[in-house]
Formats: sequence, C-alpha cells, structure tokens
Amino acid sequence: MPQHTDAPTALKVALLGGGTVGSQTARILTEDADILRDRVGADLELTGIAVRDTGATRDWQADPALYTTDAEALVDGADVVIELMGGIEPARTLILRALAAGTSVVTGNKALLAQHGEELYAAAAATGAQLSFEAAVAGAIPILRPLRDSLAGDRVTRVMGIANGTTNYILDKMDSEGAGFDEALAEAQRLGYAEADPTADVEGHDAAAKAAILATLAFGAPYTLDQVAVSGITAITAEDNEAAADAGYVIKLLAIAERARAADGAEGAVLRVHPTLLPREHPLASVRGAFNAVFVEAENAGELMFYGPGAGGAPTASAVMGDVVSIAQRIVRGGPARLRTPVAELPALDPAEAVTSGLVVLRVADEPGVLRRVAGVFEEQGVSIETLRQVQSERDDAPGASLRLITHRARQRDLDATVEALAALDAVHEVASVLRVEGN
Ligand SMILES: NC(=O)C1=CN([C@@H]2O[C@H](COP(=O)(O)OP(=O)(O)OC[C@H]3O[C@@H](n4cnc5c(N)ncnc54)[C@H](O)[C@@H]3O)[C@@H](O)[C@H]2O)C=CC1
Ligand SMILES: N[C@@H](CC=O)C(=O)O
Ligand code: NA
Repeated sequence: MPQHTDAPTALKVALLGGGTVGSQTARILTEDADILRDRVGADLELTGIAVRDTGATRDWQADPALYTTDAEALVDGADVVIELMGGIEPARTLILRALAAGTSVVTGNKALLAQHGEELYAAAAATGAQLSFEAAVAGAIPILRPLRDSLAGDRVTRVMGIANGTTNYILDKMDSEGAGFDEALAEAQRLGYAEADPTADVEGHDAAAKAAILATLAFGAPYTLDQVAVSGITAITAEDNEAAADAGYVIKLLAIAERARAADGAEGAVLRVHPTLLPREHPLASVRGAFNAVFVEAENAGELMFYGPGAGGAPTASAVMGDVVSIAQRIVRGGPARLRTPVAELPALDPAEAVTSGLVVLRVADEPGVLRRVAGVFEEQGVSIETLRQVQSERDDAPGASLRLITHRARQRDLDATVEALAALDAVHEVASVLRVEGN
C-alpha cells in the first residue's frame, strides 16, 4: 500500500500501566524501535507510562522521566493508546476518552471487555477509531484475529479452550508433582501469570470473561460475563484427581462457547466455564503449565487448535505489539479500518441447556440395595450411566464406600435433577463431587 504524501514520521504511543505486561511492552517499544520503524514506516515514540507509583521497582525499567500518574494528559496527546492497567475504572473512562477523540486503543483488559464491551465497541464505531484486544484472550496466541477474519467465511459451532494460564499451571503442578494448591498459586503469581486479585483466576471469572469475548467474535453478538455459567478450581480435591486418573482422564478448567438448541427448539449460544474431565489422549489434555490452547470447530474448516503461552509479561506484550503495529500501519499508510459488524444475533441460552457427560462421586452406606437405589434415580431422570466404580473407604471416621459414576451425555438440568434426587437418598451420605466430562 502506498504511503500517504502527508504520512506522519512519528506516532505518539501512550502506555497506561507499567506492571507485568506494561513493562514488557515498554521494553519492546524501546529495544525494538528500529524493527518497529521498518514495519510501520514511522517511529513509535513512547511518550509516557501511567502508573500508580512512579517509584516502584519493575521487571524492566524505562527512562524514569517517562513514568507519570497523569493518565488523562497522556491519553490526550496520543496517536495510539495502550491500556494495561487492568480493572474497570479508570481504564473504562480513559479508553472511552481516547476513542471519543478518534484515537485507537489496544487493551488486554478482558474483565472490562466482558462487562462493557458493547459500550466500547460502539464508542470506537462512532469515531472510526480501532479497539484491538488480541492480548485479552489466551495471551500470545493469535486467536481473536483468526476467529474474526480468517473464519469470517465459515460458521463456527464451538470454541473450547484452556484460556487461563494460572489455573492450568496450578492443576498441572497438583496433578504431576503433587504440589499443594497454595504453593502452586504463589508460584503462578511470582511468574506474572495471575491477575492482581487471583480470585478471578481460581474462581473461573477470568476464563469466563474470555469465554464471553471468544463467543462475541465467533458468533457475532456481544455476550457478557453474566451470561456465562462459572465454576472455578478451588473445590477440586485429591480424590477428584485420583478418580479422573483412574478412569483415564485429566482435569482441566475449560471455557466453552457453543451453538446449541434448547429443549424447546430455540437456537442460541451456551457459555460455560468449569473444571472438566478430558480423556488423556484429547489434544487439550496435554497442555501443560501456563500454556493455553483453544480448540475451534467450524462447519467447513472442521477442527482447529491454537496453542501457545497464555499468560506472562513478554508473551502478552507480543500480542499487544501485534495490534499496535497493525493500527500504526493503517495510520501511516491509510486505508479504512476493517470492522466486522455482527451478522446474526444468537441469543444466550440458559446454561442448563448444555449437554455433557458427568462424573458423580457419592459417599454411600456399604449395604445391600444401595447400587440399585442409586441406579434407579439415574433411570428416573433419564440419565444413563456409562461406567461405575465402587471404592471402599479407608477412613475409620468415614466408613462406607465411594461410588464414582460417569454418565453418558445428558442435558445439564437433568444431571442437576439427578444429583438433587441422589442427595435425598438415605443411603447417600454425601454427593462429594459433580464434574463435567468433555471430549469422550
Ligand atoms: N499478566 C498476564 O499474564 C496478563 C495480563 N493481562 C491483562 O493485562 C492487564 C495488565 O495486567 P498486569 O500487567 O499483569 O497487571 P499489573 O498489576 O502487573 O500492572 C498494572 C499496572 O497498571 C498500573 N495501574 C493500575 N491502576 C492504575 C491507576 N488507577 N492509575 C494509574 N496506574 C494504574 C499499576 O501501577 C501497574 O503499573 C490486565 O487487564 C490483565 O488482565 C492479559 C493477559 C495476560
Ligand atoms: N491471569 C491470566 C492472565 C492472562 O490472561 C491467566 O492466568 O491466564
Ligand atoms: Na491472544
């Protein structure tokens, strides 16, 4: 594409946030300035880094004169704004301020996009500014652009991914090294994978925000965090891991967005995040540490898998810089912003419409007739059992047995009703776990 005759020779880049990802973004802008100039056709000039504390120690230290607490002034003077502060405010107001002025924005803030995406997309569309957020989902992995652009001629039916590095790191450490939950989480925080408040990671909310963003790009309607059914990994026990391994599965926290049909025939999208049993040979089962992988099913393409580092400063900064270069090239070389407008509205369905298999672990009395009564409940609810294993308790304080049942695929509401009816049986002392199974 030819360069404008009045093309700028330098673009002012404002960086909001100088933490794990912001520091690495500042490093790339500084150390790779020559390469970036070649690719863009103009200098990318880092004009400042907005932070809370200008004197804090950082992973990578920029020129001390660049740090400021005046984020608004930085935004007002910029050609491109990079938001890596996290949280809802002041990130939302600052991004809206930039977009209203026609300034394009790059952000990695999935929490904000999943709650206020519609407002932000509209603000960008109103002035023709671009809002890019490849870093917000699955770190360095290019997944949003493929969904939005490469698959624009296909019909995506399902997106299923390991989309949170922290929880995958924790589950992997617990499964392969027998590490404790707290120890594994502390290590994930030290390595820069976790959110400022890691509750968002371990309770599944970060993955849920990503599920909403993935669905928005895959299905063309703006989904929000509150439409995602969420459960995190804090309740996973050593016995769950043992039961899963025993049956040939591993437990992974999956974010799933799929086209589905409700019992009444209505078509929509079901969005959910939960710990999931995956057969050991499933491609997602071998994703280790803080790596992420997103499995996409499309009508014509078939099955695609995108794999790579899902969290951490440098990998995420790579995705940020990809968006920055692309925006900067467009400013320098001209050409319209390519915006994909939603095509067909696919309403969010009640997540109870999801169809999955389940692992149910029951603590039961070790007496005749228990199996028959348990099986009777499954039959009454129309949920069929695929495998059943009985394990004797070795604990004197909790005598009896555990029943580990894996069901055939059934509607979530029927699985829920089954579990409720099982809990009401006298012979069932406790419903110890209920986990979903995918890919079997
Ligand atoms: N760490 C990771 O692996 C990934 C993070 N992200 C997202 O990137 C964003 C940044 O994450 P991290 O770099 O890990 O966070 P961080 O907590 O390490 O850094 C946040 C930075 O923003 C600044 N900041 C926060 N609130 C501010 C305010 N009110 N005024 C001025 N400065 C403020 C802080 O001083 C700090 O420099 C978040 O939205 C996060 O969800 C996305 C993908 C991966
Ligand atoms: N906390 C997130 C960071 C990347 O999005 C994660 O662990 O995946
Ligand atoms: Na990405």
